[in-house]
Parts: sequence; C-alpha cells; structure tokens
Amino acid sequence: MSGTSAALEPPVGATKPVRHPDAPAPGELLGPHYGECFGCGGDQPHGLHLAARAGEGVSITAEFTVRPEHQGAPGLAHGGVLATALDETLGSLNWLLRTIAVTGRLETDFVRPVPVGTTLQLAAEVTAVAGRKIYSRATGRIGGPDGPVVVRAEALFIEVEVDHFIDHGRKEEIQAAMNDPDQIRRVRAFEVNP
Ligand SMILES: CCCCCCCC/C=C\CCCCCCCC(=O)SCCNC(=O)CCNC(=O)[C@H](O)C(C)(C)COP(=O)(O)OP(=O)(O)OC[C@H]1O[C@@H](n2cnc3c(N)ncnc32)[C@H](O)[C@@H]1OP(=O)(O)O
Repeated sequence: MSGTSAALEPPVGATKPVRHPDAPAPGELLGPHYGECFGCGGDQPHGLHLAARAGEGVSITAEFTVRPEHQGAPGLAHGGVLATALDETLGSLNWLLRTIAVTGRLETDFVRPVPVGTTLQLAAEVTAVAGRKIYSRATGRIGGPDGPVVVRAEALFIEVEVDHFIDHGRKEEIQAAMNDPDQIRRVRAFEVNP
C-alpha cells in the first residue's frame, strides 16, 4: 500500500524548481555537507557514508551500502536507517537549488526487505517549490539503477537561514564548525549568492 498525505501536495501556485546556475555539474560528486553528518559525513564511523552525485535538472543520484551496524532484523537493514538514506538523498537536492533547508515531513514506503551488503541506488528530484517549501520525492533500488524499487519517499523540506543551526545546535559542535574553513566553504556552497 502507498499514498501521500495532503501535507505533501504542493499548493496551488507552487512552481517548478529552478536549478541554480552555479549548481554542481551533472555527474559531479557532491561530498558531505558536514563531516560528522550521520548520513554523509566521512568522519562519522557508524554513519551511512552516503555518496550523492548531481543529476540533470534538480535531481540527484546516491549510493549507500548497508553494513552490519545498520541491521534491524538479522541480516536486514533497519527501516530507520533506510529512511535516513532517503532523507539524506532528498536533503542533497538543496545543493542544486543552493538553498539551506531541513526536513519538515518525510513519508516512506518500505516495499521490500534490504539485506546487509546490498548497495542501495537512490534517485531523487524536487517536484515543486512554494515560498520556503520544497517538495521532493525519492526511490531506492537494489541490484543496480534499474533493479526493483525497495523504498520510496516523499518529503517537504523547509528553507532556513544558517542561524537555524547556530541558534539550535550544541555550542561545542557549532563552535568547531565555525572554526573549520572547509565547513564555512560548504555552507557557502549551499547559499544563493546575493
Ligand atoms: C557555520 C555554522 C555551521 C552550520 C553548518 C550547517 C550546515 C548545514 C547545511 C545543510 C544542512 C542540511 C541538513 C540535511 C540533513 C538531512 C535532512 C535532515 O534530517 S534535517 C533535520 C531534521 N529536521 C529538523 O530538525 C527540522 C525541525 N523543524 C523545525 O526546525 C521547524 O519546524 C521548521 C524550520 C521546519 C519550520 O519552522 P518555521 O517556524 O521556520 O516555519 P513554519 O511557519 O512552521 O513552516 C513554514 C511552512 O512550512 C509548513 N510546514 C512546516 N513543517 C511542516 C510539516 N511537518 N508538515 C507540513 N507542512 C509543514 C508550514 O505549515 C508553513 O507553511 P505555510 O508557509 O504557512 O504555507
């Protein structure tokens, strides 16, 4: 069974997403938005190490290999981990809009079990934008980019200012991030140039 709640229906007046002229080129690896991120960070030993690549338009592809530390049932990926992979992939779309945004709502269909050792091939696109609201959807397949769909998601991301993180994040990590020139460069890559 699947379906989308009314909260994920773009309102009347929503527009098509526009790829930012300075967005990474199609095929370019995006790299992590934060080294300690559980979804994409290279410095996060238990994280997913999800690698996302820019696609055409406002679309993304990504890969994530399920490791033993991601199990729910014996030999199978935990559903929350799969939801994280979808969330991270959908979040990566913001590189192409050059917008900073956080997940407001994420609806997930778990279609088939995903064994440990499997590489999940994810694809996501922004479908509509309405003010600060960014509507998107994603699929995850196994056995290659044309393999069977195992997970699906639809989401609503909400655009925020960098202050969202500075105001709400724990002081230690925020301070460390602000002292890291690489982190500042990454944040800038998300923001629209004035
Ligand atoms: C140098 C310093 C270091 C900085 C380093 C930063 C690097 C950052 C780079 C990139 C970061 C990307 C991170 C990606 C990670 C993967 C994605 C995640 O997992 S993100 C984490 C999970 N999500 C949250 O923690 C959000 C928690 N929620 C909130 O903070 C608020 O609720 C927020 C911001 C989402 C909205 O709050 P409001 O006060 O700003 O805005 P309101 O007015 O409530 O909502 C705006 C519109 O959106 C709708 N809306 C909001 N939430 C909704 C929902 N859940 N369902 C449906 N509609 C919703 C509202 O109805 C409203 O719509 P109408 O404009 O009136 O039409």
